[in-house]
Amino acid sequence: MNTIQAQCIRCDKCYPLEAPMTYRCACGGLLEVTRDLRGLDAELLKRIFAHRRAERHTLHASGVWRYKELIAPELPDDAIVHRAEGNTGLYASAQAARYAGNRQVWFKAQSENPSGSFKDNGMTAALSHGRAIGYRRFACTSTGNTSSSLALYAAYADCEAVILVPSRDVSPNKVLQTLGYGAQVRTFDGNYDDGIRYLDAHAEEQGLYVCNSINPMRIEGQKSIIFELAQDFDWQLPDWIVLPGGALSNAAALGKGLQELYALGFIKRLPRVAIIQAEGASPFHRLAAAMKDNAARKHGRPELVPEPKPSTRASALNIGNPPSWSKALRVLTETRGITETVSDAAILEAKAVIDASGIGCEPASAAGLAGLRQLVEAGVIDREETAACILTGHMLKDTDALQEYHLAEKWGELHRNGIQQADLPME
Ligand SMILES: Cc1ncc(COP(=O)(O)O)c(C=O)c1O
Ligand SMILES: N[C@@H](CCOP(=O)(O)O)C(=O)O
Repeated sequence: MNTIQAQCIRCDKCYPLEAPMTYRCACGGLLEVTRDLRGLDAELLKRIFAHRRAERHTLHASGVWRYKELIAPELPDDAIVHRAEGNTGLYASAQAARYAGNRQVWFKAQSENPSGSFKDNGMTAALSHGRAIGYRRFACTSTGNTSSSLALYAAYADCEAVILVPSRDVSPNKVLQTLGYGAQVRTFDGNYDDGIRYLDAHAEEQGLYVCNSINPMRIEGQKSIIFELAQDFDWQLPDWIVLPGGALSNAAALGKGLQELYALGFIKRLPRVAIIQAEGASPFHRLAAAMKDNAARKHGRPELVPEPKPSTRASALNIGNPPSWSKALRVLTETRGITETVSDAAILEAKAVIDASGIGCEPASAAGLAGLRQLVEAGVIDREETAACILTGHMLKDTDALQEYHLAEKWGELHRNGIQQADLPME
């Protein structure tokens, strides 16, 4: 296999992605896979992607590997661990459009992935790359979705998964899913940010290949979400792409994917990106707001100030020090993007709308629609503009949230979910 190269986004230094794997530059900057896309023929690739989309049961039936030329052409086909990930539904929702107040809202349901979240798009690429360069032990820290995804792919490839999960504020369903796939789960007193710090310091000595989003190969796989979305729309994306922001992997990945589609001529216009954070875990929104005020610019290079005690009911967003913030900042600049924060109450209300529209999602995913509604109300997004929201995780990922919303108040009132007392003649 030809070695894949990654470049520091801060100082441009290049690194080969070989064992022992490098995730950060010596200067502390994040790495990004760079390749020369010149010479690729967008029209020819469009025809190839259309053809592959119709295939079944092959590598190219995957909604990630259909785009292999743009993801990891160096990986031999037989080194790729895939589960037909991607190929998720795109749904227009009249309920969501009414709720948000704009003309048209679509949901891209990454919840339909094999492990039930968007992480699978990136995980197939990270795990396949790690295995191809000789690793058999894989690790991540997680609020539950990255862990479920890694556990699934590691099990499928007959490899070991070592998972660090905070002992509080994660959904039990996700931890059970991770255990179910046979991963070793180590809980710790702390949050996602502490887990990343631990892996930064100890992964190499333990021979672990890290599958969190600090790994540039995760991002390469994950950018396929925007490739598939663009193909769903016949290469003409809506005005806005709206996504929840936690570790900011999706912002980084989708932003990189958009840039590549634009540079190659697949799309003629870049949509704007809106990144929505939960109020209790919104360090990136604060940075973006400070940049708008110019306050951060005056003090030289912008730096994210971590939130020491992130706290939100949308447990997947419980992240105070998002590793990919500098990549996400670039995406805001490149797409005239914006950020917004939403309360937990707004997230749960929007989730109820998405659930009741027949699509469903976990709380974190609903931050997108909640944010869209606020931005339309504030006039930042025009009512005539269209939006695609990325639904990041499945409704059954957090059944406690369903229970709290629908059953917790007073079961006797049975009001929210419309359960009605009926005296049916039971024979
Ligand atoms: C369901 C879900 N939605 C949203 C997010 C946030 O995405 P990102 O970390 O890429 O910003 C996560 C976790 O990362 C998640 O698990
Ligand atoms: N919500 C995420 C947080 C981990 O983010 P990652 O992008 O670094 O893997 C999770 O599911 O764990």
